[in-house]
Amino acid sequence: MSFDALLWLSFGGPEGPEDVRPFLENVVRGRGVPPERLDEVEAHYQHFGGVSPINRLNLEAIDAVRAAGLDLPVYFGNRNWHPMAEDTLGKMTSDGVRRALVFPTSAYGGYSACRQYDEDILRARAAVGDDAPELVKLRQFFDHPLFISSFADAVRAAGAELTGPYRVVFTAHSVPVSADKAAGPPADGGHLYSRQVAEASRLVALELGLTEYDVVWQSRSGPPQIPWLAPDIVDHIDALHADGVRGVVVVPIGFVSDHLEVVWDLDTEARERAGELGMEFARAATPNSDPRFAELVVELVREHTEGLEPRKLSSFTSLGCTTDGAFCALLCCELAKRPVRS
Ligand SMILES: CC1=C(CCC(=O)O)c2cc3nc(cc4[nH]c(cc5[nH]c(cc1n2)c(C)c5CCC(=O)O)c(CCC(=O)O)c4C)C(CCC(=O)O)=C3C
Ligand SMILES: [Fe+2]
Repeated sequence: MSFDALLWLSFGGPEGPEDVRPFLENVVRGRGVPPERLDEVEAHYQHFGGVSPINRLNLEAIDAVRAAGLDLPVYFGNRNWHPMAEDTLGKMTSDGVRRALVFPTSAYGGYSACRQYDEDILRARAAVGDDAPELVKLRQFFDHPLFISSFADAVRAAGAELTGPYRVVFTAHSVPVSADKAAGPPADGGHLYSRQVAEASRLVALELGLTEYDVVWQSRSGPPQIPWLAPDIVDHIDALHADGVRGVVVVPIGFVSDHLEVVWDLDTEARERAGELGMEFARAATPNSDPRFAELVVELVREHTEGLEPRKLSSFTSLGCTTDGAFCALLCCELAKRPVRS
């Protein structure tokens, strides 16, 4: 069966100082994030004039995908900020789209990185009603050779900025330990998100011939008493320094673009900590700005429409390909009871 369009589905980010609070309220609705944490994160956004680079970066990536020869019209919609996925889907419907592929801007499984994009699809289709197009989401791509080689080259380039030896440290967005445990089909033993992050990091390290590297976490949210994946990147820089390491290359393997969690948590906080300790610091670029990322998207589309063999560097399953927001497998990435705030 053929498709009429591609929906580029992302997180969204504020475009000015007044957008920041309502954007954050959208992100954390019903998730038990304490107001103190929200104030802190609001300050990070306001530090950059209330503008996240994420929307601009998505539009640039979409232009690159068009230039790479995708023969479908591309639409852009977000979970948390304008253009909202439901508004975009309304436009697609009135343009006559009946069946669309969806590219989610996340390479991994897990609730936040995969299942929540299915929930966005469910919400958008419900908002549009009976005429909503069928939406088929593309698979997870954490071990795609174009994703891995893009990061490997970015690590080489970042390393070349430093004068001495350095440690390579991969980082991804932390999630609650309970969410990671629930990631993937229950029969597979859970922890799909952290296992895929570890695997992508291993594949990049392998391409670089590295024997030593670390995988750590960043951007922890939620109440302090709830355990999240650790160690945090900033604490880890302290630990490396105590071990005598004098240079670090930080690799945001968990993200596809240099959005605010990268430019604040890594380029600002982690870099500052390394500076205080007298360590050399460089941060590897994310794939968004690399032409291989556009190629990757075009390839995922062709893989699906032409039934090509998936290109994968690991034997891990790549789930996430769903129709109309269905679960990948029974209870895949279903969160245990979450603390709910009204
Ligand atoms: C796994 C994961 C990814 C990677 C997968 C993917 O890329 O989709 C990701 C991406 C992103 N996270 C982002 C921003 C935020 N995430 C938050 C909060 C949270 N993230 C979580 C997880 C993830 N998040 C979780 C478990 C929470 C707790 C609340 C909840 O359970 O939902 C909050 C609330 C404030 C706070 O940090 O407490 C903000 C502002 C931005 C946009 C940056 C920009 O604006 O440029 C992006 C791309
Ligand atoms: Fe997040």
